[in-house]
Amino acid sequence: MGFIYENLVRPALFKMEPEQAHDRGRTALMTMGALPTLCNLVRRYNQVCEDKPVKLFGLEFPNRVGLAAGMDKDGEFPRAIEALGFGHAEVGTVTPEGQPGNPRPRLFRYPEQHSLINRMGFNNKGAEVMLQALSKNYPKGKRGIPVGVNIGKAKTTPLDQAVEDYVSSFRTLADQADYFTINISSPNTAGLRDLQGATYLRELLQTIRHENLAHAKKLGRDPHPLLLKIAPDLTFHEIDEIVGVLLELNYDGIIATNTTIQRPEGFKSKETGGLSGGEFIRRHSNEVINYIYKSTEGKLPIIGVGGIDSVEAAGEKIDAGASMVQIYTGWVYRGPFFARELARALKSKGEDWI
Ligand SMILES: Cc1cc2nc3c(=O)[nH]c(=O)nc-3n(C[C@H](O)[C@H](O)[C@H](O)COP(=O)(O)O)c2cc1C
Repeated sequence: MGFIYENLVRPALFKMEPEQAHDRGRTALMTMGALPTLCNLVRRYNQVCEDKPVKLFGLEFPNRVGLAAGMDKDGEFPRAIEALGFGHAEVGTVTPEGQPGNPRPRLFRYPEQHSLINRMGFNNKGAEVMLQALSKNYPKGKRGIPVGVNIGKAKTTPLDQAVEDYVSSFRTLADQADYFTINISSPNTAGLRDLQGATYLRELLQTIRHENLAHAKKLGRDPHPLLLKIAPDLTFHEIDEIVGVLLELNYDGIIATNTTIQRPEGFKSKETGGLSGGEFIRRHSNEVINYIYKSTEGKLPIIGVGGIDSVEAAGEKIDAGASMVQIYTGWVYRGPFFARELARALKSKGEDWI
């Protein structure tokens, strides 16, 4: 199957302008996701369940491979993602209201490095639309895999009001999210990464935590697991500060990492945005994962993401200290059955890592 994708489907897709090809892929996934019978059939072939579900932050995941945020920005096709063998889907980044993102072109591919650069800028239809999509197509309580909702700040919201955006999306989507990811690490929304600095971070994370606890109390339920997604471009000192706040506020985990604004030596393209996929980001995200794992003595669960384009690369993330992994760019290059391949491989090696 991978052979057919890499030799027939991918060349045809890669003849198209990158975002157009992305849109085609998304349309196919949406179409599939809207057909539960088809999804059930496809799932029978692809589903990978570990002998015991992976238990992390109070949730159960059938396997260790998730879809990273940014592919399903509006929560339109998590059922298709489940059918293709993923163990969880992270949807978003979503903002309270819809926004168009940056002008096109804003997605660029570098096949030799298995990389992409994007400066999408959180194009999405808004939290209310995501709520409708999830409630209708893949409602909580009737899911085969957990769905995480990744929330961010709108382009026009000033930094000192950013917290209101996060709280607003949290409120709108609380009934449909299995966990929330606070995204303060995308490089394409001006100022967003400043939220990683101590000045804003504590207040932001504290406010969301209070909201989460109050919401849970009101409904008599457990609070949602809360995760923070960080950039690979932080210094170890900055990581220490962030991790300190997460531990202090009892956050459930960290997603490391988002795309990088750095470039490998000799990289020819001058396009701005976040680089994903390939060896360069893989190395950076592995360093971040390993640093967090060691400095917290494994106390903070880590989802490892960045540059996974092979079974070995996924294994490196687990060896570095991640409990689960997510993929995006590797999936674009390796095709729809790549998640299944990784999940199977991690399952078969699993015993060593538990
Ligand atoms: C086109 C594109 C859009 C993305 N959009 C988002 C996003 O909206 N929110 C987010 O947290 N990460 C986003 N990401 C980052 C990915 O989730 C992931 O962290 C990053 O690409 C590194 O993983 P990879 O090398 O497997 O792609 C995006 C990545 C790409 C390539």
